[in-house]
Amino acid sequence: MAAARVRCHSNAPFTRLPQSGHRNSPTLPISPNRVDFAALKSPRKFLLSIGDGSSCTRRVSGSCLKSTVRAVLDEKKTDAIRETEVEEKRFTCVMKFGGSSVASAERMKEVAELILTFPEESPVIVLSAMGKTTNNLLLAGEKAVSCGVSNASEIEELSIIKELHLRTVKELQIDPSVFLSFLEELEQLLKGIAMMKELTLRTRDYLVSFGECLSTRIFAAYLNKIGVKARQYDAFEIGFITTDDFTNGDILEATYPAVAKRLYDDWVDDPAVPIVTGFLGKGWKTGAVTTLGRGGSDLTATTIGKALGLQEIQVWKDVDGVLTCDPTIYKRATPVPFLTFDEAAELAYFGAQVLHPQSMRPAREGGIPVRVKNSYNPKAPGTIITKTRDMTKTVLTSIVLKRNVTMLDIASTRMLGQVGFLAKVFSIFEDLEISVDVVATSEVSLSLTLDPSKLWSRELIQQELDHVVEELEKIAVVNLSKGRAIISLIGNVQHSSLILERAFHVLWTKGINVQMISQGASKVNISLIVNDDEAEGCVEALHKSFFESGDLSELLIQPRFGNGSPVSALQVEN
Ligand SMILES: Nc1ncnc2c1ncn2[C@@H]1O[C@H](COP(=O)(O)OP(=O)(O)O)[C@@H](O)[C@H]1O
Ligand SMILES: N[C@@H](CC(=O)OP(=O)(O)O)C(=O)O
Repeated sequence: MAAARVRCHSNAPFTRLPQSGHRNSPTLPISPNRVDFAALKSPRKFLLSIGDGSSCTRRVSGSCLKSTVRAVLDEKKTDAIRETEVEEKRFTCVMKFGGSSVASAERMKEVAELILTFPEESPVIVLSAMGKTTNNLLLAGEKAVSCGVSNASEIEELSIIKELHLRTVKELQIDPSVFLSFLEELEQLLKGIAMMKELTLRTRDYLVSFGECLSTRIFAAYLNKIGVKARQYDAFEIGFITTDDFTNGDILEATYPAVAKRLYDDWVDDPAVPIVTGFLGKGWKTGAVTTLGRGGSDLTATTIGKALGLQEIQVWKDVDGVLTCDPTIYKRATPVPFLTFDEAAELAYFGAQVLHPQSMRPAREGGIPVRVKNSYNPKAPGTIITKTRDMTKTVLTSIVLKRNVTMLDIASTRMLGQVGFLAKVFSIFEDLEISVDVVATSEVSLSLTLDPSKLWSRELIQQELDHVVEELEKIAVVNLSKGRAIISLIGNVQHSSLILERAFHVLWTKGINVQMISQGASKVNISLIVNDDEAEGCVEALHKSFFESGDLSELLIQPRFGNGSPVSALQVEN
């Protein structure tokens, strides 16, 4: 028998088609009898090149390799065979692109180019819906409830969605047929909502899923068109299993092995860049489409990162990383180069829209760094989020604002020493499934804020609040104040005295009364409650003082009191 040759081979999907799937790398003469079959892992794929120039690809496990090579030799009646191992190139990273990154055909082209600038990477791509599509779908659904079946086709937001996607498909010059059927289905769904005159949370999730289902199909078709082999996936079809909490599904553990198996098996079978819908899952009991909460594509990306044990998770946004505050509140916000998972989670939970509140969990569990980058400005270094970082010189990292918060002051009707008072109060919140954000307690009274995102619609807010107060008044005197805001100071709480000293000086200078203060157990967050209408001014003043008036870390080695007291040196710009 003639010698077979093993050729080292890289099958990176970034190599543009029409490459036949392999490069002409040097060949090593080797007899099939001398292949170390035991060392081969199952299943692998080999390209068998026959001496006459033809070739065939077979997926074989290590143990079948020998017989497959022999069978090919017999079949082809040739003794000149070269066996090329298709190298198992593992996925290296996940890249998530948010709605603003894929808002138009132009943006999709730029994202494709951006992906191609990393030829050394084998990424899994996660996409959100295009631009404002999710909001438009929700608005369309709400209008459908009351517009009547005959008017459902005329809903303005439906026209906006159709127009955007059809224009994008046209500009990218891809076949529109598959998208047309999706848009028709969407119209049918809106008619169904109009007929039923109701939009349940389950239907709402199904409705918004059209956004990600469309964007990923369009982008995958475009990549294939430009010669980058890509495969579209609906997350709810590949193992993203969630609780059945529609609009706010929680990823279940079974997701990780299922997603890893599906993506990896397909890759081994036929390598192609996976393009996965962000934000979506499948309820484990109902089997219906669920969503992971607004901004949930970040969580899709970190879940895939953990499932595949990737080297890095990248989330591409429209800002130069996580910034010192929301740039829409104060435009002189600057990027924060390093964050810990704890800081990022706290920042997200307390309202920084830049990251989904739950998204850090899989990354932290998998110990996978998360990089936040700007798709409009890829050269900017962005923010890298890791388990630990050098905090010795860190005082404050970022200032976060959460608006529209309701505050409750609850004082026990009994005087001192009432055992179990706090437990009773919290059991009421548990029974009513209302989430509490910030708490400050004493033995017989407490103040707390309620998470506004848990109170879905206007009508429900009032009903739920009335119910809470009614229940609490059985054991306490309750004072409810609406229109509050939480300002969270994310940083190194080891230096809490310095942070508080400075923050209170700033707020005192502005004549602001802080209504409640709480230092989180996470050791990275101090929260202050102020009136909503004063909050933006507070963030701006705090930002100027903490980030624009010299290096705060220098104060860490100065004497705290006497002539050198940092307070005496503070300046607040108004
Ligand atoms: N601390 C912060 N740093 C950066 N961006 C922030 C911050 N707080 C709020 N944002 C807002 O988050 C937006 C980016 O998040 P998002 O819109 O969810 O991105 P995408 O849709 O691209 O995933 C920014 O445009 C910015 O307005
Ligand atoms: N499209 C969904 C999910 C998402 O993550 O979007 P984005 O990445 O644009 O925040 C939303 O608007 O909530």
